[in-house]
Amino acid sequence: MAGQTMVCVDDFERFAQKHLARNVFDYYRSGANLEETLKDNREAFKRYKIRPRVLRDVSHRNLSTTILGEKIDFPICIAPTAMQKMAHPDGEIATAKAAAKMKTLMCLSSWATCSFEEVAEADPNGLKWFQLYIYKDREATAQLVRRAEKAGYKAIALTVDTPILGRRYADVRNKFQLPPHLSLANFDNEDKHATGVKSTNDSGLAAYVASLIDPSLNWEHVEWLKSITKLPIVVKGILTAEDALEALNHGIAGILVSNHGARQLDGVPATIDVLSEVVQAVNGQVEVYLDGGVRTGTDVLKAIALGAKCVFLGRPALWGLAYNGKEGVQQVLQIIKDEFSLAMALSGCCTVSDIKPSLVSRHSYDWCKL
Ligand SMILES: Cc1cc2nc3c(=O)[nH]c(=O)nc-3n(C[C@H](O)[C@H](O)[C@H](O)COP(=O)(O)O)c2cc1C
Ligand SMILES: CCCCCCC(=O)C(=O)O
Repeated sequence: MAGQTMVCVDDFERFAQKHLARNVFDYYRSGANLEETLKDNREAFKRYKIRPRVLRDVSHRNLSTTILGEKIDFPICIAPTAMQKMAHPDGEIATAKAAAKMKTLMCLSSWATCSFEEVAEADPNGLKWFQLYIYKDREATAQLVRRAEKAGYKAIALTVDTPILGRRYADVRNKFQLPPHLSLANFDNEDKHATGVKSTNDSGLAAYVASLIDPSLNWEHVEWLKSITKLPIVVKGILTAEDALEALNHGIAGILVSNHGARQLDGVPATIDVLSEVVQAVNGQVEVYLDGGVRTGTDVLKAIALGAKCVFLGRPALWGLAYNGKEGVQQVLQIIKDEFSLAMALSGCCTVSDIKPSLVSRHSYDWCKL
């Protein structure tokens, strides 16, 4: 770990590949099926070109913004990713501390290996959301929401793209299971919800999801969720204007354009390619965010220009965690923040609101190959 100069997010991924157990790295890295969408989440950013403005005096820049009314120092947040103690023994506590130190938001997964309360106590001033999966056991689900509220989480991100688990070949080949010394910490120790990701002849995740997660997930669940919490609800996993409008009809507070890091339905578009469609449909009524393939400051600039209020990082935080726990996550955030600041300067933007749609243009795939 120490001694290497880490320059960009890919350096952290290479480190993780070398140092994490194979089945853990594979689980974190993989996408669904042939990983067409996984590749495209990255490739698509290259199809957007920046149209920089010059002679704008960029000597002072302010990267800060707000998310659901809360101030953050820069528009880059941490997406929920499951089972972070496989990357580092401090797990989600380290990620939360890093996000708080950098004055940005972390979203905690339903499948965290540290509990709500531990994560909230790690840095009580840190801004946190809770990501929810709807379990067949409705009372167990409601209990998660109540604990998140009590522990001070500011919103619920309801993941809507996962009624059934996508097919991830590596996890099937590795017969993925959560190492036995770990459990899903938001459930009681002996509870099947805590310990269910175990060895089967297939992916242990797929078996867990099939037995415990509600595959009937639909808009009535959103209504039910609204009936049990006063927290704002963000729907995570919207890719079309139609579903964005449906979400507005159900009174949600925000939309996270996401294809789950390309881990669910292979063949869906890259998120950056559908962002404008969703932003136009929503027409400013609620905030729209994006995740999927964001690895550099120019990716952030492009997403903001196309209408995202903030972006979220999934795998990059895991690579930082694997590198050096809290410090590693902080380093990853700092690198992308600095790249974003540089991209703002070199494109003539001093504030986040200066980043307008006219700052990017989309080029065809053929053009990109030239
Ligand atoms: C290893 C891993 C675990 C994930 N776990 C969750 C999860 O528990 N809940 C969820 O809503 N999304 C989960 N996601 C999806 C992320 O929240 C996010 O949508 C995605 O990682 C963004 O893409 P990126 O990794 O390219 O940044 C997970 C993604 C990865 C890579
Ligand atoms: C209901 C699906 C649970 C998947 C949990 C982890 C995850 O989101 C991922 O691996 O991706």
